[in-house]
Amino acid sequence: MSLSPDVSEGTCNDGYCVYIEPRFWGGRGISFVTRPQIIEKAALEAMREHYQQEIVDTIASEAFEESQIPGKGVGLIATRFLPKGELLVSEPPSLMVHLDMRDDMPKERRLQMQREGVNSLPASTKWEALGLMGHWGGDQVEDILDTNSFTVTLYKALDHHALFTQTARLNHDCRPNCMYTFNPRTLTQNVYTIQDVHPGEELTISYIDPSVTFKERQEMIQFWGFNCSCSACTLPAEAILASDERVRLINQYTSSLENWSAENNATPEMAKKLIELYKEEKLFCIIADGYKLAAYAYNAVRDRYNALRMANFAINYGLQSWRYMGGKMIDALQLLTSPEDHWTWGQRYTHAQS
Ligand SMILES: C[S@@+](CC[C@H](N)C(=O)[O-])C[C@H]1O[C@@H](n2cnc3c(N)ncnc32)[C@H](O)[C@@H]1O
Repeated sequence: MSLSPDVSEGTCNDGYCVYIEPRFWGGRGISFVTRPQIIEKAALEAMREHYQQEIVDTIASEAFEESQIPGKGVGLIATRFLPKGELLVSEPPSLMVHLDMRDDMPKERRLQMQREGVNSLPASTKWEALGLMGHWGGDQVEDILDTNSFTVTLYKALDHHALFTQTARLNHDCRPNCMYTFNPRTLTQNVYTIQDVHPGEELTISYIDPSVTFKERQEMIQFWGFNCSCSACTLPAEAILASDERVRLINQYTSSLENWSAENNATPEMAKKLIELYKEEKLFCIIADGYKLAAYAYNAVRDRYNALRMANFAINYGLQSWRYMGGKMIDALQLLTSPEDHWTWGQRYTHAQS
């Protein structure tokens, strides 16, 4: 394979190789442990684009600082008022590791290649990565990956672990105030606030799908190996019951609003309640889904004005969320551009409404 002059190939085993580009992103460097064809098809172009580029410090570091958070280790605290939609971090991964390696090769060989990937990074990036928290013990690089990495799509759905050294310091909250998106074309992850954040508040993201009950969330978070001490999971028992009921209703209304069969009687009123529930539950990280359904529900009864309002909110919230990258965003934009041409127009319109 012809690599760019600065990408070097390290050890290869069982169809996977270590690749290092030390000049990527103004000298931060990047390492891959992946399949050769993925480097060729998905990563080389992004690496070339950022190869000689002078990268200004895109981390709005005056906006937050690291601090010890009781029961959670290090976390990030806002140092000034951060309005909804503020870009906090825009960073590339230091290390990307193909997930299939866990099945495709003996563990010790994989661990050795992962260590080679980190050790080949420029010194400051390497020490930044090795300074991250490890939660499980055992091999240091594997532990850091398992504690901090994001599962991202580089070539095919959810195919790599990616280690972002700034984003890794964000603790989990089931009702987070930040969201992130990963762009495989530019190899960057952006983190945005999804609600106004005041100085002294902790910045958080959700590591799990938060639209489930307290008990289900505890089970999911066990995958990450800790007991969640977030704002929603430390509420008094009665408040947790009330929250679970709101979550149950959100899921019930969502299924109903997503059902387009003739006998279904979902209404804009239901969509309005859905949005209220998202707000009461502080589920701003997924409220875009609610606004999209509300836009559909209004459009379905030819209430053009409210359909446009809701689609606008869906896009506004969706811009900060990986869930809205691609199809969902395009669909909401189509509705916003021309409600009458959208597939939902008049779908639930009856003569009684005329
Ligand atoms: C990606 S790291 C986050 C940054 C980390 N606190 C540090 O010191 O670098 C994930 C680890 O942080 C801790 N953590 C994150 N969110 C937490 C939460 N809601 N409750 C308790 N511990 C949490 C857990 O130890 C978890 O394994």
